[in-house]
Amino acid sequence: MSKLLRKPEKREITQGVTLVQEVTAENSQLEYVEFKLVEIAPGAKFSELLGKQECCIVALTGKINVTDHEETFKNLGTRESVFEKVPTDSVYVSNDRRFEIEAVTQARVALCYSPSKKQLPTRLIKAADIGIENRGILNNKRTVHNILPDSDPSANSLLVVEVYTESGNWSSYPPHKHDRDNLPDESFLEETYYHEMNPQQGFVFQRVYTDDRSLDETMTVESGDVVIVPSGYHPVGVPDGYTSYYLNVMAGPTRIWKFYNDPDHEWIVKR
Ligand SMILES: O=C[C@H](O)[C@@H](O)[C@H](O)CC(=O)O
Repeated sequence: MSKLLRKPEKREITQGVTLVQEVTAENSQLEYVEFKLVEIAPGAKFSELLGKQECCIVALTGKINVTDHEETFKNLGTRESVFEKVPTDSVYVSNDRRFEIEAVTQARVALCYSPSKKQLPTRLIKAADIGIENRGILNNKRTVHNILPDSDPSANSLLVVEVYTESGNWSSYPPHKHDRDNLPDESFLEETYYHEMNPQQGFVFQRVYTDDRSLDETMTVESGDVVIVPSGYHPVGVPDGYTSYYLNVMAGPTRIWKFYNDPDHEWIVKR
């Protein structure tokens, strides 16, 4: 199995808190992006003290309370399934801060991390304020919820978006990459994809490949999987009948999302 593909591994870390996915600098080749997916039972709590990292806490499903021990945000979350396709609430917490998440209902929470040295204010990112973007034409249409885009100055290095791709469509397509620190033409951003499918038994194909094909992995990705994108183009194809969801975490030396399309497939956008 590709080293870029992480299957879910459920492990109870404290009472009522199950760690499902954990991508760290220690267990991956990433240097900027880290990611956790936790499932929290009603009344259970997950707390963490951040070092020189910032974190975007995304209430994927269910209701949660979040505090940084100065401010408390209650009943965050807008959906029981990501496939309700409505934006959800998130909380940005900066470096050297502590936070605690308490599940009000059974909750699935994404924790998105990246480097941060200059402590910024904790911020509630309300579902109602999330920008929704319809991208693509023909069979590469997708809908993007911009949770923490580079246009939002709330974070130091972190970028977070969620993407819906319908039956028979492609996203992150035409294939693009952002693996060179070469602004204004391209930014260097590592990336993770947390995937879910509807119906749940579905799968998508995701390819991660470089121009010289020194990296060229094509993966069958299922619900709950994480794909790690250290470099290269990273398109996703969705089979007929299924809807794809993924949450992207991106970070690098400069907090700008400037991608570069594979020249072989640039013609796709010119139809
Ligand atoms: O680089 C960003 C990620 O690949 C996705 O967020 C992608 O941009 C989504 C899309 O445009 O299809």
